[in-house]
Amino acid sequence: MVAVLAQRVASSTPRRRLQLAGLAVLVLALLLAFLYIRSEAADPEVRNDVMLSLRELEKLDAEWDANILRAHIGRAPATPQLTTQLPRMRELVARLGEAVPETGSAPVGAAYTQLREALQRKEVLATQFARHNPPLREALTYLPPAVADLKTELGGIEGALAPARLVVRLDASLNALLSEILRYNVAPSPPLAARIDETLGDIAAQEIAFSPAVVEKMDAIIKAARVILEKRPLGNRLEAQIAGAALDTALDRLGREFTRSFDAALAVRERYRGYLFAYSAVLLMLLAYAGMRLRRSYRIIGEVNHRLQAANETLEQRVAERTAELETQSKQLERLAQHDSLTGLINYRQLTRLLERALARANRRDSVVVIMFIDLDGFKAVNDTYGHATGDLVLQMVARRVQEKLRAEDALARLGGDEFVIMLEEVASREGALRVAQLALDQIKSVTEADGNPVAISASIGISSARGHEAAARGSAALLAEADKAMYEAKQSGKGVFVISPQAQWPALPATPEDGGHARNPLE
Ligand SMILES: Nc1nc2c(ncn2[C@@H]2O[C@H](COP(=O)(O)OP(=O)(O)OP(=O)(O)O)[C@@H](O)[C@H]2O)c(=O)[nH]1
Repeated sequence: MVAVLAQRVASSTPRRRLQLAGLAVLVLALLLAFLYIRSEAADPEVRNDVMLSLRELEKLDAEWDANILRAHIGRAPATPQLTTQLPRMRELVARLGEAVPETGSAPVGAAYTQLREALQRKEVLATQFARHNPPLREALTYLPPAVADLKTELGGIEGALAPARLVVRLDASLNALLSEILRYNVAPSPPLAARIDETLGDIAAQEIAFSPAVVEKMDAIIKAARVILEKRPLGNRLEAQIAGAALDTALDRLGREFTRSFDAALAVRERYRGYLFAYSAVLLMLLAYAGMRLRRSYRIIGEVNHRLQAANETLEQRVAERTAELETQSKQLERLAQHDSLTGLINYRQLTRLLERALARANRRDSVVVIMFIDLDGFKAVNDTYGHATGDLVLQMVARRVQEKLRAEDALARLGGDEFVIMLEEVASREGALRVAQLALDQIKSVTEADGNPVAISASIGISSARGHEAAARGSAALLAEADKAMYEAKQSGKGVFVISPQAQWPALPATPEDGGHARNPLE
């Protein structure tokens, strides 16, 4: 079951997993709260309060019974205390009633109902008893001294005046009455009542023999005895009913039920405390497990981060290396795109680009740009005689030697084969430019040996030039075509010379003698 649950959790989405975790925490918290509440159970103060109330009720009930007993035997005060305990008893019973729902026990509820009903019953009976008891008490307290008093009187002058036989008989009747009344008071019964009635009749029959004062006393005694005769049975009945109300029994029962309920609640509380302890231990283990998992996760995350960082650094390094490589390759490609691989000179494409810029500058500054188209003479023979490699070497030597004689801002390009182009900017004079052409011729002719082989080459050079806005208007292609055409004429005229294009333009002012017409040319 747990394995299936764990599998389901593992295969669920992170959001679902979060929901399940929240639900689990909620269930655990609810269970904890439930166990905590059950382990609290009843408040011990309630138990103490109940027990104190019960003890006080028992005490008050005993006092009440004692007062009833005192009233029964005629020892009670003139106003007997037969209902004085009631207000406090009602209060205590009400307080017990408040504790009943807290126990949640049906037997406690039933015992409490029984107590309340017993108290009500006893209250009604005690009230009747209180109303009924005073004349009885009065008769009971009156009779014995009255009989004694009469007997004393009979022993005196009254006894001497009356016939002795009657005096003795009255004395005996009085003795019998007192004895019978006392017995009747304890245990009234119809035969005893009949006998007392007889005795009273006997006493009354003797009244004629005595003085009016004695007769009055005899009447009073007879009246008191009759009150006792009449009231005693009802009083005893009421007392029996009061005892039958069984308030003490109800109190006992309620005390037992309360104790049983509290003990049961205590046992439940102890049981749930045990559960709570065990559950807390399980929770602690869960927490420890979760903590371990969390620590493990953090460690794994740390390791992954570390590896990622290392991989990132490696990647960055590789990217940097690759970028540098690409930059180098790109520069090489750019160089290849702009340069001739054999001689290292710029190629046709780069030449035209530089020429366009030079023409634009010439337009702005009204300066002169010169193009010299060079085609080697006799180069094919080198190739044919010594091979292509030697021809290459010758081309490289030509390039280097001519380049050495040019200014940094001048350009030398190889167009392909044995064709080269010189571009001069800011040319100050025609003569200066021609001297550059002558120098180039001389440099080329100076290549007389290559790879240990004798070489005889020269060059035909066609020269074109343009000035100012005219230069920009004609453009690079026209300038190159004019120079090419002039070179062709140089070839036609016998090679080894330079020819100036008829369209060539030169600086407006003649060059000063100091600068020789090509003031900024290092070749001068
Ligand atoms: N070694 C070498 N030879 C090349 C290269 N490019 C072209 N050539 C050769 O250069 C020669 C050029 O021919 P030409 O200009 O007719 O030869 P030339 O002897 O100078 O003749 P003219 O120009 O008429 O004076 C050809 O034989 C091409 O094969 C190269 O890169 N290296």
